[in-house]
Amino acid sequence: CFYFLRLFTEEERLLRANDRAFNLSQQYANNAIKTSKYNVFSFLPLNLFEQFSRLANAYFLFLLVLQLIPQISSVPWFTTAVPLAIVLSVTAVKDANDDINRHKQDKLVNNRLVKVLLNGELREEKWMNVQVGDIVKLESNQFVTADLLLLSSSEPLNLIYVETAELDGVSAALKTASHCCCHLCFLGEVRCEPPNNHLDKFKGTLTLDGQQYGLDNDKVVLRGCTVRNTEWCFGLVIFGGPDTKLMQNSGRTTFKRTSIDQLMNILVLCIFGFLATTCAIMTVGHALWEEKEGSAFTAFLPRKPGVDVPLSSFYSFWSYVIVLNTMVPISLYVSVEMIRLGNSFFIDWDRKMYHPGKDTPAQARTTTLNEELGQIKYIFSDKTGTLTQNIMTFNKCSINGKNYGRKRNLQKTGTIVELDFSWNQLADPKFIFHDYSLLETIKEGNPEAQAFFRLLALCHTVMPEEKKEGELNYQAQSPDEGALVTAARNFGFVFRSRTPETITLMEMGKKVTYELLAVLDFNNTRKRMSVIVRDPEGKMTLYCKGADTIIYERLHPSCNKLKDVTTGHLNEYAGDGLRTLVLAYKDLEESYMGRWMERHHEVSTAMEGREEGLDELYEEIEKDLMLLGATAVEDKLQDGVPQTIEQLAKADIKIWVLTGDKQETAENIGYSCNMLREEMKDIFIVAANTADGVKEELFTLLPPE
Ligand SMILES: Nc1ncnc2c1ncn2[C@@H]1O[C@H](COP(=O)(O)OP(=O)(O)OP(=O)(O)O)[C@@H](O)[C@H]1O
Ligand SMILES: [Mg+2]
Repeated sequence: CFYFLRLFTEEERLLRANDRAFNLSQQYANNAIKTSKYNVFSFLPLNLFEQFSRLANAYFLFLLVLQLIPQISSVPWFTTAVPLAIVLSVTAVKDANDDINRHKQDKLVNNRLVKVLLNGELREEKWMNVQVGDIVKLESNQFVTADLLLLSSSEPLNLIYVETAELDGVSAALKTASHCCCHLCFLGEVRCEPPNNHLDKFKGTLTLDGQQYGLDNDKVVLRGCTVRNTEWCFGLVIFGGPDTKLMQNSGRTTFKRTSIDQLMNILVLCIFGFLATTCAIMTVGHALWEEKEGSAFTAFLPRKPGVDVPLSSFYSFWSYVIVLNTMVPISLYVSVEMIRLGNSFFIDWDRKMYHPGKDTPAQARTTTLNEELGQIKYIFSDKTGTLTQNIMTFNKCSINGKNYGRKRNLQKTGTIVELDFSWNQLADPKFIFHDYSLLETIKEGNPEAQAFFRLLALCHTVMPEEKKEGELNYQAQSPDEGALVTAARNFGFVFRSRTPETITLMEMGKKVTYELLAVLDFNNTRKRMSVIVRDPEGKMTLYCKGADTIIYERLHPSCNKLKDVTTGHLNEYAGDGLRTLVLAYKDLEESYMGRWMERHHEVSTAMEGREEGLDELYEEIEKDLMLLGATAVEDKLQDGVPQTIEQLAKADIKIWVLTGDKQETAENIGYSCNMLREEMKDIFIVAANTADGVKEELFTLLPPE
């Protein structure tokens, strides 16, 4: 109780690294978690209470009590007690089994080991003994113990790769450790927000040697992530166990009532009503009969002393309740449970729901799954990674008005020949492309084609990994970018390494290091990303890639002709259901850039209005761009998607798919996966950007009733 009180009153969290005494005095939750509902002692009372909250069980308990009163009991008590006991114990066994599994799971997690820095030395500790304010060491492929503030890592620039699939479905993210923590026995003090469930927000400050440093979401890793490709890293525990964002999001497992449950409850209530009415009629009959005829019986069936007509009618009402109890079907609930259990086994056994690739069968975690599935009217789905495989391949491109990527490399035999990239030692052997003319254009030294691939090699957030000389591996947060950077790599513009200030490329075998002046990052409102770089000759360029609609608005008027040609190509790509991006660049002047960088620095260190300020600055520099071309990336549909959607459509389930793709691409994918069909003539577009606007547009499109 004390703990919960704290939770509600905690307004700010204050903790000190390496100071257990202080942190313990703050009474923060430690890192043990508990998802189980019962323990040995609480099982019986809690479970019985839960079971008797069900109407039917409560009714039979009431009946049992009635049967124990000798005056009204018309049948022996065990006729109700035995079935009730059976029903209760079957359910109790099932609940106990579920809870034992949860206990096992909790124990497994709580007993995982992690290295903790205690009194200056590393010691293995169980997860549950980790406290807020401890410093832990994580290694590659380890689960993140708690919500941690990253302090340092083995990788250059203190970078850490984490896989966040369990939290948000995104496969990989990149985090940076705070640069200020050079030794681990430091006594920093962290002040931050209280526990909450926002996965993408974190705000706090670190005070170290009298200096304050701002902390944000980039510097924390959350429980539920996995460390990848990072030999080791150290983190300071900020939230533990129930306070972690993962647990704050999971909420209590609530008992879900399906509509069949509700229907059954209504039916049972009706039966009760009927029962009460019947008993009332019988009671009235009894009273009349006793009044008239009863006196005749008193000779050989004498009334007990003190029992007159009203009292005996009252008794007989309850006796009838007992006699007629079979009207309320106790087995109704049991048989429904049995059917549900059977149905859930059918789901588990369904061969059509088995995925041989990953050896995963369907698994019904709750017995009510089948009836819940039967009530689905709408499905909301993500496109990339759900309908499609999220495996992107660079398919086509348009450079300076020329279209590359068609499979026209036909030899006499009629087979399509793949390009040979063996001249490029750093090429990715898995990359496949068919159009020979693109390679020729590049080798001829065509400046646009070179700029095109230079852009792809520079403008992204991919991290390279070179464990052995020449064996490059890319870590991409977005698979689109991975595909584009790999394409540039194979066509001779190899992205080799990056530091916060530089990017190094191998351009046609020559090492070139660009100074990275600014990264104008991507987000889904900007729909574009840019980098500003200075090449070894000192020339400054902004490279920008993004959605066609967005880039087109920001092009220099001199590109109009090229724009028309490129639009043609873009339409062709979108017609094939390919994901497109438009690429553009702009040369920058030294004097202008100097001023811009100053303002950029000012805005990005400001405490308030940072985002608006940056948006404005970005908007100002990302204009009058020169068009370079467009890329088309293919993301194939997953197996069986069209068939599944067709079946769902037959069941009259409405499907919504979310995507950020270009409209034509999205429509085409809609057709190829049977979401949209030829007979659907009235496809309409809702273009509003606000909730009210969308509502209004939808209402105008509704057919009149
Ligand atoms: N890394 C990137 N750099 C520049 N522009 C991008 C990048 N990723 C996407 N875009 C552009 O921004 C638009 C919106 O992308 P966003 O990632 O928000 O969509 P999404 O919701 O992820 O959709 P989907 O699930 O289909 O990928 C895309 O159509 C694309 O044109
Ligand atoms: Mg995306």
